[in-house]
Amino acid sequence: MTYAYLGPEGTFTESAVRRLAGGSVRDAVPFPSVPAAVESLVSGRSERAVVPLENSVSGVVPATLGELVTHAGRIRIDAQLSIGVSFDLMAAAGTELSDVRRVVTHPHAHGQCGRWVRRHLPHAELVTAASTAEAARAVADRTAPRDAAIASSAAAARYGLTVLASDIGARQDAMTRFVSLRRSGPEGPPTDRDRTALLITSDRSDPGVLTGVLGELSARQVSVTWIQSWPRPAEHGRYHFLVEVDGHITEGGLAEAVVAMRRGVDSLTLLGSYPYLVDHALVGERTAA
Ligand SMILES: O=C(O)C(=O)C[C@]1(C(=O)O)C=C[C@@H](O)C=C1
Repeated sequence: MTYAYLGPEGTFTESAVRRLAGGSVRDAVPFPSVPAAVESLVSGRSERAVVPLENSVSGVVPATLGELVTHAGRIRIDAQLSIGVSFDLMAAAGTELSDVRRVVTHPHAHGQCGRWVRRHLPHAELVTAASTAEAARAVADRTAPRDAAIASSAAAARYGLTVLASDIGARQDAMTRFVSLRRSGPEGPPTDRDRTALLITSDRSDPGVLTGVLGELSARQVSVTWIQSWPRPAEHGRYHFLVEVDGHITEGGLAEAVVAMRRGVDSLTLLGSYPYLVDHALVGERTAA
């Protein structure tokens, strides 16, 4: 199986690829952004794209939501994996904590480590990078003695940086959900832990369209696990809704609800029925061990 993922090597996304693929990664190719990884999938150069969807502290990853909306109908989620994330502060050998003037990382990692940085490096400039590993790579390349990156311990090892402080995130139980995407085609068979994602678009302005649609789910005992909205650029004030529910699309209650929901909206696109997997091992601790 060939995988495209948010790189470079050493991102949390790369850990997700390894865990999702087990031993079967033939080729895992890092890309500099979520859209670039998804483009590789859509154009047929990769069989899967693995990208972050949501962090339990910093929230949704907008780039991934945007790609799901843009490519709805062409791509499907084929697995979702939640993994524990743990962040270290790292710099070139010889840099002391008191030397650090700039802290570089992904916006979600800034969100999770902000309290620690404000307390220990209150005057540091905060610089964003496309991923945590990209921050580590940039700090290693520049060898600027006053720069530090926030990334996983795996990234510190990969880019030869020294860890100045470990596990600096606000919550030790922080988790990020990643999605594995494939091109559209028949859904895999049900497992005992499936979720289904639907994209709903409606131009009807009568009140209660969304409530009505969700009512079809609750009437059949289908639990909603996640709802997101995404603006429609050509229609100000109107939105797509991504609704994720428990269960597989072939299961009685959900299959019936979807038929009923279609009647109430202009378009309902299946974004996938997929196993939802949770791995509580902290990436940083695991790779350090
Ligand atoms: O930068 C990485 O290492 C990523 O895999 C991306 C990402 C994210 O998008 O939230 C994943 C987990 C962490 O919360 C920080 C960054």
